Amino acid sequence: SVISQMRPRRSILRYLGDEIEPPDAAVELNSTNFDAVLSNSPATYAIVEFFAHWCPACRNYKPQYENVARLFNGPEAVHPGIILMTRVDCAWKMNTNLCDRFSVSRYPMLLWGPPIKFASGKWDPKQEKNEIHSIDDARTAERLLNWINKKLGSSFSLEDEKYENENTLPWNASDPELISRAVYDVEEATTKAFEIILEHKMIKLDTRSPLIKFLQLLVAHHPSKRCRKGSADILVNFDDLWPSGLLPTGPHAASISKERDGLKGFWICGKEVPRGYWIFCRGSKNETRGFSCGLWVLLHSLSVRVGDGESHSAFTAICDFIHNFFLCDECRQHFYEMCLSVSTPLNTTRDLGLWLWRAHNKVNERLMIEEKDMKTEDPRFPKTIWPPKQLCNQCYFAPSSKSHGAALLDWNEDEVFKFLVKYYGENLVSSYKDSVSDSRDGESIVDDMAVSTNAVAVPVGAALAIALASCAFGALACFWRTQQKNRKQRKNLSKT
Ligand SMILES: Cc1cc2nc3c(=O)[nH]c(=O)nc-3n(C[C@H](O)[C@H](O)[C@H](O)COP(=O)(O)OP(=O)(O)OC[C@H]3O[C@@H](n4cnc5c(N)ncnc54)[C@H](O)[C@@H]3O)c2cc1C
Repeated sequence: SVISQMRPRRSILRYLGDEIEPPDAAVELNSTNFDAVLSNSPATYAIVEFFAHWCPACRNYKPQYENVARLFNGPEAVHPGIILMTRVDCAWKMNTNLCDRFSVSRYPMLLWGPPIKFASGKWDPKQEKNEIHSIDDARTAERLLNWINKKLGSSFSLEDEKYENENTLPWNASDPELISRAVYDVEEATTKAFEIILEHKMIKLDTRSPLIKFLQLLVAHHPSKRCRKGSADILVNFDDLWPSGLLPTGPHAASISKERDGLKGFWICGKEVPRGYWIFCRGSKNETRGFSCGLWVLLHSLSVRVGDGESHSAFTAICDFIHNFFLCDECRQHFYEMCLSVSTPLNTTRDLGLWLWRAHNKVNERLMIEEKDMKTEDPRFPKTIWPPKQLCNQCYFAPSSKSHGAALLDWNEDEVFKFLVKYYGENLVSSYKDSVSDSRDGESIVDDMAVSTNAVAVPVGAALAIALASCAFGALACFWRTQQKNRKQRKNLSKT
């Protein structure tokens, strides 16, 4: 009861602003979330501090550790996506086995390594070959950061402020590694897009069908497995969440009931997303890049993943999604005009991939001038006709004197398409960590789709949506899987 009396006083003090404690930047983990958080992290490295809450030295060390963690963790991070800084309280009984797994012999004890190695691994000081290392000199924030700088060849400083030193960071547009981290931005953009749709109550009778079609495209071809699963989960429950009979029409959408206005436990790309920061799409100012960059990368990555037979329906799904759900008025109008100007069907993946690439370059071309005039460009990411030669030299035929605009450049479109397929296909997911442990219903949904014939078990609209998602986008895969499952069932039957 003494404790319960003290709590409110402390929170009042915090509330009054005398002692406002900022939230911890380091993420506290325990035995139940340790593996999932680390295996899902987009960061390249992780530090785990093992401590005990009763240990006075650990309490004194906390501000030092936090001083470094604020550089790398959370939405306000100065250098996000590089190091995930975490802590585990070994004094809690539930964490005993976890701390034993990492041979914790003193407090505080800091380990360094790739997040995935922590998630699946253990550490033993006697084991020679291990990608997890003990950080032996980290007694102050300066010393910990020195250790990190030596390890990474970096020059991070405790004085670094957000965006202040972006121009001095190494930046190499031809680095193929960069795109491999964009998959996390694609997850962020997908989640953000759906948050906006819900926030602005954009699901109405006339926008329902474009949304279902876009979700079908995501179920089959989103580059992130987490988002494929999350989209499938939403599709399966679409009729329950937004029954067509109860959806408002016209501009008075606000009358939609509060309960039905959220995803209620559905996470389109898993519980950890949105993370609150951008990696590939991070601008050098707060207001540049981010969501719209992530959305472009999502669209390109979808365009190279659809099969030839699906390309025109994917084109329509993309156009209708942008038209109905992208809240930037000018953007969606321009984009829709480009959609409407397509007079012959885009019959192949190549047609779709190249159309979207050309459309994006037309936007770049317009913005190159507009942003300069209005002084709204991101100085570190000026608009260019894309891809630049550093990224794809073979995309250009010969050195051309006609350098004013994409349409006039002498593109080798076969090479451009090859490049797009590699860049937004294989390269985009090359460092993706494929854990789906946070999906709502585990593994079952997508597997069930191909054989889901019981339309009574799911609402009719959702059953139709599932059938369309698995067959319209990925007809061959759907057919193959259905055959496989039927064959397996027949085999089992004949055995019994
Ligand atoms: C559908 C859509 C329409 C838009 N229309 C407008 C508009 O009309 N007016 C406006 O002010 N803003 C518009 N925007 C926003 C604008 O295009 C940029 O997204 C924003 O300015 C951020 O730019 P960025 O530097 O991050 O690069 P972005 O243009 O967002 O590009 C993201 C990444 O895609 C790659 N990329 C660039 N060009 C191409 C290409 N041709 N093909 C394939 N990949 C490429 C690059 O790696 C780049 O970093 C639109 C966005 C979208 C998604």
